[in-house]
Amino acid sequence: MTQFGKPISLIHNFTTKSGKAITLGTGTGTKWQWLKKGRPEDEQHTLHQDLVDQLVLALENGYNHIDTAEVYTTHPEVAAAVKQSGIKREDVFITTKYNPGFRTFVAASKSPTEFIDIALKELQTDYVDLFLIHSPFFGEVISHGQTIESAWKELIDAKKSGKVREIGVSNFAVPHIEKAIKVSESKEYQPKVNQIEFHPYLQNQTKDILKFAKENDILIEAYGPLTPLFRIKKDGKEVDDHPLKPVLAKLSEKYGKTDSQILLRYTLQKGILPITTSSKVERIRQSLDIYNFEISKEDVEEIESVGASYPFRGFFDEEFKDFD
Ligand SMILES: NC(=O)C1=CN([C@@H]2O[C@H](COP(=O)(O)OP(=O)(O)OC[C@H]3O[C@@H](n4cnc5c(N)ncnc54)[C@H](OP(=O)(O)O)[C@@H]3O)[C@@H](O)[C@H]2O)C=CC1
Ligand SMILES: O=C1Nc2ccccc2C1=O
Repeated sequence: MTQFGKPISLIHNFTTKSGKAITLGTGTGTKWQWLKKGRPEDEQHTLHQDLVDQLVLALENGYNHIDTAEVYTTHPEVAAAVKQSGIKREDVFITTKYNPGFRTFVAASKSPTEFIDIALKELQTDYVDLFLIHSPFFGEVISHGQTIESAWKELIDAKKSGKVREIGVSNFAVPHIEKAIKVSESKEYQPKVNQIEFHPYLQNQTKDILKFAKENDILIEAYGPLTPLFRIKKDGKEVDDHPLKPVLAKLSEKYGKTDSQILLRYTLQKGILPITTSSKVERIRQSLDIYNFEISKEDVEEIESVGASYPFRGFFDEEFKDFD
């Protein structure tokens, strides 16, 4: 199957330690992080069994890529799920993220170096596959005076030590990535991934970010890829009649796929790796069943032009207010 001539499997060359190409990622943030934080203090450290079960379901149904983060407090669930699934650690790709400290979140570890040691213990492993800085929004106090440059140097050290296999960033705009690149001693130590919000209603989280990523061999991972299906709000109110709805309905019918499969396949065809999640086995299976069809160039163009007519940002709207 091709992406207009290029095999879709070649949009990235990330593999598990055992050498298997990684699938879409399954997330442990969004609703899970709030559920955990909403618990009484004495229960906050007990496992969220629903999440463990959901991750096991995802692993059993073909996912080999799990996304977690310091702020989600979901490392223990990830560890339990990998163990319970019986799948070997080296066959699973685990991403975690250092919290630089910003409005919505709990205090960060003192430094990425301190964080990675805590993460390895909580994840019950001696390496993570991908280590990201969660955002460029460093709260001076919360993140103990760290900057993009100081944090990036520590990610480089973590890679050199073998505690992490690859390093990257999340929610970074071009000027932020340039700061990390500036303190990278060689291409090997530059950001390899930028995980950002991406869907037809937000085709560039920040100015020129897709173009820059392509030029610098940075894989874009998309969080919120299904946003048009359920997250659209205007003036604080949920909106159900946005312009992509009829387009997705038409394309679902044409390709014999669900609207979520159309959105995930569209994301892949843009050369972007989706991070998605579902608690429902049918949806988990459907989300991986997107390699046996191709959305035509004209239909991709329609998704994009209709999407661009209705800009919507689901995450970090405050922080990105001053960006164009
Ligand atoms: N780096 C960052 O700053 C961020 C990272 N993330 C990461 O990305 C992960 C995924 O993000 P998220 O926004 O949840 O991803 P998605 O856009 O894929 O949304 C997932 C949600 O969609 C629902 N869903 C799945 N299929 C359908 C369908 N066919 N119709 C309607 N709803 C559907 C699921 O509900 P159900 O269970 O009912 O199927 C689930 O709640 C997070 O868990 C986190 O790991 C997320 C946000 C920010
Ligand atoms: O998973 C996430 N859900 C979020 C909601 C708001 C800001 C960041 C995030 C995440 O990383």
